[in-house]
Amino acid sequence: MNEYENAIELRGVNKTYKDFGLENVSFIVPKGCIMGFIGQNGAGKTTTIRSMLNITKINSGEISLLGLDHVQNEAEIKKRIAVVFDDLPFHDMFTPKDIAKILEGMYPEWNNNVYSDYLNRFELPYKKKIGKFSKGMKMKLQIACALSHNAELLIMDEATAGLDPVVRDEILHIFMEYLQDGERSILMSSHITSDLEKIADMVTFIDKGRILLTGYKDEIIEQHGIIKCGYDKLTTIDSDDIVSIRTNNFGAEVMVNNKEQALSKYSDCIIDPANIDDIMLFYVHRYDKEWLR
Ligand SMILES: Nc1ncnc2c1ncn2[C@@H]1O[C@H](COP(=O)(O)OP(=O)(O)OP(=O)(O)O)[C@@H](O)[C@H]1O
Repeated sequence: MNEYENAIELRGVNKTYKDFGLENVSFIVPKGCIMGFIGQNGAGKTTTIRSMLNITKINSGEISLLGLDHVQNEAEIKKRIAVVFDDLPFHDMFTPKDIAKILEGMYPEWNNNVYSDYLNRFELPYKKKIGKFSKGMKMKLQIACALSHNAELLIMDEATAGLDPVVRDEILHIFMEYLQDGERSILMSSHITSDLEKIADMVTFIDKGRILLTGYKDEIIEQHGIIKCGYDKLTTIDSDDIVSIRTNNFGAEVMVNNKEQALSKYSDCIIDPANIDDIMLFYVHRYDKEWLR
């Protein structure tokens, strides 16, 4: 098997639809990392994921998965990765048992023992038609399939969206277990930022087809802060230091992306920490920065 440093690499990816486009999308997922891929509805998460899998043909740019070109090595890549979309790609008449037979033929490393362990763990019946499964059961079944062929990379599009908080928590725990040897990697799109805040090592924010931020989660959180101040103070803050501003009756909240510097430059202001949700909201809405001009 080939050596590789990054499980996923996208460089300058462009894809144009009539009313939407991915513009110069670039980011990497180093081997061993969980990347949270965050964006609002319609931001371009699924289009990016479909492009990686060559389901959507890109107009330009480069994509490699497991160090291999995503078009030239598509067949090999697909044996070594697992993908979970938000709907089950099997006919309603099939049972988990039928699905195991199909996947056994597709994946060289399929393991029936691992699969039945996950079915037990998720309390999924082996012989019930999946048409009778709830949305959460279908999602758990997809995850069981994804984890049962020793995939080096899991790509998941809103995989935890249909699950209740208890099951979500259990699944996040299973993902962390799955990554323990440092040889496997996960890209997980979600708008449930609390899930990503819990488990992601890295985050990538996408909005309107463009990457706003990508990097290690802790560094991104550390770099950002929210200055709380009155309107009088607001005009003294350098516009270059500001990501965006949210105003209210009492004053303003100003997101800065160099908290360390802001702490010394605006030492008379309170600077609160920002979480992933705050960062996404301030970047996406770009609240009122024009207000200063
Ligand atoms: N085949 C297509 N033809 C034309 N436009 C498309 C096609 N597929 C997706 N789009 C458009 O691309 C945009 C981004 O959609 P995408 O599904 O990638 O967003 P998303 O971030 O995954 O959103 P969500 O969180 O709602 O799933 C949308 O405006 C959508 O209408």
